[in-house]
Amino acid sequence: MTQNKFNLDFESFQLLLLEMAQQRSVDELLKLVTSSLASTYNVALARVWMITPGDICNTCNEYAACQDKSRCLHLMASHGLSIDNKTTWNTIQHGAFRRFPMGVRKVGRIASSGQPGNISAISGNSDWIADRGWVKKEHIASFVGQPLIYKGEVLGVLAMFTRIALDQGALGLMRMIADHLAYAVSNARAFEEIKRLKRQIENENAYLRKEVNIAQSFNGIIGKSNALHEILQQILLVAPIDTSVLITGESGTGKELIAREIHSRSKRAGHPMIKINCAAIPKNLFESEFFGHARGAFTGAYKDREGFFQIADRGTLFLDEVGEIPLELQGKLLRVLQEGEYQRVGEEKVRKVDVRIISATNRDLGREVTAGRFREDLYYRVNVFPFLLPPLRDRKEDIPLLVNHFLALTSRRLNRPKPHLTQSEIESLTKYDWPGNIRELQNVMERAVITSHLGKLDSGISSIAHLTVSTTARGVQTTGQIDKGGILTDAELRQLERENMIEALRVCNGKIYGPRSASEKLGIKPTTLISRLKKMGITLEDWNGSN
Ligand SMILES: Nc1ncnc2c1ncn2[C@@H]1O[C@H](COP(=O)(O)OP(=O)(O)OP(=O)(O)O)[C@@H](O)[C@H]1O
Repeated sequence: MTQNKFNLDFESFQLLLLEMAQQRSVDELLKLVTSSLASTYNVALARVWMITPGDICNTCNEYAACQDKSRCLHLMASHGLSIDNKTTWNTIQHGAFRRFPMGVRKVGRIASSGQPGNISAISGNSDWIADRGWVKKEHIASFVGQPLIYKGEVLGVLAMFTRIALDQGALGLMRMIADHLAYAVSNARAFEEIKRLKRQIENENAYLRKEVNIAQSFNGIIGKSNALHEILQQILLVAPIDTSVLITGESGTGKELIAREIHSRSKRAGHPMIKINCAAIPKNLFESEFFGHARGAFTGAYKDREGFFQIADRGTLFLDEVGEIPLELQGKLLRVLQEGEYQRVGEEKVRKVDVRIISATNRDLGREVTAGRFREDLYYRVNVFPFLLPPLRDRKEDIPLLVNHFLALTSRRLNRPKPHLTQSEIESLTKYDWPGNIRELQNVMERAVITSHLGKLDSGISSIAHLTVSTTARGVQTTGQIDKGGILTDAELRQLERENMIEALRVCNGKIYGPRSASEKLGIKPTTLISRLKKMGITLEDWNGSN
């Protein structure tokens, strides 16, 4: 083997090109090239600089010389060994030459011109040498620098210092390596980009899957607003733990719906959730309703009676309008919540109970405490985990979804075609402030389905549009002033539902379960149909008779 030649034999050269083609990481690729060249006999140092945005301009040695701070040459790979075998030059982190401005010094000039820079007799070209001491000490005889060009664009510079003078053959080899390297770099970059996009898509998919899962698993709770999304997340958080929950929100914002969702996701789901409307209980009956009474405890107490607490044992008690509980009872309620014990009215015996409390209020319960109408200790007890449901006017992006949901739901229930709303109707509905919140929207959509059947579609909807305009014009909130045109009374609505069910039974010949049954036609569960038939007092004669 000749020692005065650049000794990259054909086999090693071929192997290097093959390995380069297989690399999918730019870093690994550049390391492969510089380490292979540096391990070749007579090569002192091999380096690659790539053009990327300027990063360390403030501390860069070449700051003053740099014209274009938006980009420069970054040292990306370096391999070399000193002549005494004691020092390697494999780091890219430090050193005076880790950045070159475009057009500055030999590496910068190669990059800006796109032309190779070969100095085979280095001593006669002293202006090309930055560190003469190093060149002398390391017996450097030649420098070769090749631009890395891909599709006409200079990507960087491959350079090599050798301890022998380079001949044309060696320069030709370097040219081929550089060309091949430029292609391999662009391939590796494409692979890295694909990998990055794949990772990004995977992350996005994981995120969307999570969102879809949440949306699907909350299929009765409609909406896409951030506010609702946060509430759904909180439900997931609080449902499995047994803490008391206080849901605050205006009437019709979905407090009961949220309470039911929390219960159904809790470990108590196999037991009942008992809803108590505290506003509907006469003051003198609270205690007996809550805790039950013994026979003879008061006039009219003809037999023992269990209270809501007992019925809800191991389940959940939903205290709707919790602020309405009289002060006298609040202390007793606190005792059950703290100790899990209570007594029936007119009975000494202390009973144990295990109940989770979910309360709801449309008042500011904190203010009720300040006003002395609600016990502070009870407040803290029921308000361990607060939910604040925003009114519908503060989450308007949910309105179109809710409109669509209730139209579909009611059309299915009444077996009517789903009315189509125009864009401007949907816009009007979205502009409207919905003082009655989701319940009001639900009612208006039910009416829209019915009036559409009566050939008077959109009378309810247009009145909302009208209402929106008049509300805005007057700058005040108008509640429930929808005109009567096309709107059914509650009794008319029930009658229509009744007729619809009878019609479904008649068409299906009284079949309630399975394919082509009335429940299938109505889009409800057979058990729901049976309970509605019972509730409405619909019998066999009704649908037979109407035949
Ligand atoms: N996000 C929602 N998606 C679908 N339906 C909803 C949603 N929120 C509420 N609803 C429906 O709106 C109606 C009113 O909701 P709910 O009874 O839970 O309100 P509330 O705040 O408890 O009212 P109130 O304070 O008057 O008792 C119900 O029929 C409920 O199913």
